Amino acid sequence: MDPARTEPTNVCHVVALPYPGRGHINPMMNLCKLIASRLPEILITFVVTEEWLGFIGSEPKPDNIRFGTIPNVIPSELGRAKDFSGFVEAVSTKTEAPFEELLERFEYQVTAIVADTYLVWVPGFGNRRNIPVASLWPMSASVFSIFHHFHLLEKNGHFPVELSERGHEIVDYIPGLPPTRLANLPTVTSKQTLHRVLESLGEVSKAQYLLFNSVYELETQVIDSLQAEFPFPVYSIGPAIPYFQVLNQSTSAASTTTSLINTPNYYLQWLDSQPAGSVLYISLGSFLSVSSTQMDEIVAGVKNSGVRFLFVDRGEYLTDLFKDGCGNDHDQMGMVVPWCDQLRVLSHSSVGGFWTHCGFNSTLEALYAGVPMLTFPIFWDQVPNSKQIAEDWKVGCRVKRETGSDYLVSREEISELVKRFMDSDSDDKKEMKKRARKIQEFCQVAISEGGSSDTNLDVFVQDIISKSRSYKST
Ligand SMILES: O=c1ccn([C@@H]2O[C@H](COP(=O)(O)OP(=O)(O)O[C@H]3O[C@H](CO)[C@@H](O)[C@H](O)[C@H]3O)[C@@H](O)[C@H]2O)c(=O)[nH]1
Repeated sequence: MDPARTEPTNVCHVVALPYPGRGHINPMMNLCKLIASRLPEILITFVVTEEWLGFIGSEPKPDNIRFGTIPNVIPSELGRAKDFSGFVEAVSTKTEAPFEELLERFEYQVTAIVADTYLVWVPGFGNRRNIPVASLWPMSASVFSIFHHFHLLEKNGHFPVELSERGHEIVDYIPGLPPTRLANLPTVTSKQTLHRVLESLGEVSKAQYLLFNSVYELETQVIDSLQAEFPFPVYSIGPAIPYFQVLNQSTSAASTTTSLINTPNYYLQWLDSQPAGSVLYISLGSFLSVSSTQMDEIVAGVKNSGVRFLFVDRGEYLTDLFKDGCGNDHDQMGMVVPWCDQLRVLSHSSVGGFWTHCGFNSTLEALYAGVPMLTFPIFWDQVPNSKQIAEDWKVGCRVKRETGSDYLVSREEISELVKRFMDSDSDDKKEMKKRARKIQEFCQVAISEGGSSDTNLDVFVQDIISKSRSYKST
């Protein structure tokens, strides 16, 4: 059954197609929840692989969002970071056919597709099927602009370059972007991946909307300049983070038992018993890691600093790295968890800083929570995100003085930096905290009634509804 030829119905049926990675699935699901809450009669089919359904199938979601699955035609999420370019390649080439088969089985005609920009084939597919496509870019608008204008880097002899020699050179010709050192542009580790990403951005011109998981007030010039280039609406709708789920900032009552590990949300209870602003939250996102030598330095540096910490170890570093002076009891200086409810942690009053790899979701979550950041980018967009955090928004400082994965930051440097960064009496920290509150306000205003993201979402949703009505009248 060809959906383009299906009998029109008035069901507004949106299909969401995230790129299969936590940093992409989370903002897509949050966007869907925001749309669903504005339009209870909408039906959203959220399409993931069977493996990803296993990861997220039991997470709470409204009834009008349902899952659709395609078989596991791509490499497993577990170990994805080991062959990043192979993974990107498989997603680009192997997901269209099973999606097309799935589409044939849908009960309702598809009103619109919201797809991650990385899914290169979707805009062309939408055009062939006469289905409007909204391309969701889950990174910053600035990073979109850099890739969108990548030809300018080549034209100016700024790609490819040896960053160790020319990283200090300034790029001042990307529309909307403030002058930026070459070393602060996204790191490109694979030409094949770069090629795929540039190809995906090239396909955006075939879409009907471009959605940014960003806040207009944070990237005004770059968003305006992109809107001037595209003939269709460019909407910033961020931060698409689960702010609607963070109702209570602390747990109901701290446990009186000494061992918290078997208590639900035990880490929140531990946070409840820590002094305000005293805890450094440390997480490197959902799939990337640093070398074990670097991690040894981080662990030793943080412990030697004497600062309280909550560390997310997804399993690869082994928690016994922290075994002395750290555990799961109220009186311990630190706690190691395999995963946590990150936004809830960042919104907790005991958290005074975030050591982050600068994934864009983590960045947005920290901005929304008003938490200053210690930036430790690993690759790709995390490098320019770190620059925005430290230099443009001035809500954090860098751990690394130099870029490049080979550069090792020593335990002594880390210990000193962490101590200084977490000193709430220092002028630097006070200033950073003030700036963080200001940015937090921008984010909160953007999502509140009549704010930029709230208004953009309303307009986008109204447009989708009118498309489903126009199907009916044709
Ligand atoms: O214990 C944890 C750790 C992480 N998270 C969540 O996991 C997500 C991680 O996303 P992000 O911070 O963006 O990191 P990555 O998973 O590394 O994200 C990938 O996708 C992002 C968006 O495209 C890019 O900005 C990154 O560079 C890329 O690595 C966030 O929503 C976090 O809240 C948790 O909920 N609990």
